[in-house]
Amino acid sequence: MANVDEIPIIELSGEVLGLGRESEKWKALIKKVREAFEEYGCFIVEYDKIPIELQEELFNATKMMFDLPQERKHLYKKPSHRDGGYVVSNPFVPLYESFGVYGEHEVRAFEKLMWPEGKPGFCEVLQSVNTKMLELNLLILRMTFESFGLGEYYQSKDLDHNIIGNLRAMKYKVPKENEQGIGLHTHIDKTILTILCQNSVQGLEALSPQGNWITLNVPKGGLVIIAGDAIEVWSNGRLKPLKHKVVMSGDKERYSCGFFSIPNDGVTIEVPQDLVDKDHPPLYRPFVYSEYLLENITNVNMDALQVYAGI
Ligand SMILES: O=C(O)CCC(=O)C(=O)O
Ligand SMILES: [Fe+2]
Repeated sequence: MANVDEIPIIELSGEVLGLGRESEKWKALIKKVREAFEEYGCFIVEYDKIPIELQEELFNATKMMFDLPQERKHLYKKPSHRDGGYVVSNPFVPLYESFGVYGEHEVRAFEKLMWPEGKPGFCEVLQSVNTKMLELNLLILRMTFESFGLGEYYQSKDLDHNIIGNLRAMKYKVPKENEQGIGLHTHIDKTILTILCQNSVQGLEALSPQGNWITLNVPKGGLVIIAGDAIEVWSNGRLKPLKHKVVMSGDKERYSCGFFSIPNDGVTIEVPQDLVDKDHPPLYRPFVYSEYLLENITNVNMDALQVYAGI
């Protein structure tokens, strides 16, 4: 097991959003982001626009969701072909339980279904986190593209307006004495990027591209940024999606919340021409991401993308 301190921590203040693209600070930051993705497939950010207080409000809201009676939770069905709805623990992941809620409309519908009498403040917290997570996601994605000299490509595809995200709240029970601590098995995310926040209970483990399992020690308020498989296509294989899992130990429940970004329905993704030359042939054919998800959402094989769109 590698040293827990290895995963880089990058400080991002809201001020970064306004930095000039030619400023030394911006250039240094995008270099850090690129290097972290290359070496670890993930990194931690400290971001003042999603402060600890907002994260605490989020965890209070998600606790209320999980504390609902079981029959009520089951009323919340998967809303579309995408990941979502209420997922109850099962023999494959006995400690895990989650709610995936999409977009503004759905948060309101969710509140109505779970608390017909209303739950003051609930929607506002989820909306606020959703909006800020999307903003952070777009910032990091733009930094990643710019680190490859693809700032114009990012603009030309209008990615700021072609990406959506799903907020998922997760709870992991404490394993019983004779039970294994697996919270989530090793997987990669079928996302562009995943942003995770967690309560104080650690458990996330990452497999670095060099093949070392690293136990993350996320500082309070820190957000974990994980490369999903769309990043591999857009970087023509220079960046890899992170293999990761959750392992539970100790005697406290773990709560985490993830923002999972994907291209909008119908958007085609492709290898940028600037990353293709005779030493780097294109590794993927262009494809509509939502169609890939439609066919593969329940596919747990880690070569799903390769099989679907690999050349
Ligand atoms: O709970 C976590 O920290 C990780 C969750 C995760 O990897 C996932 O939902 O894809
Ligand atoms: Fe994941």
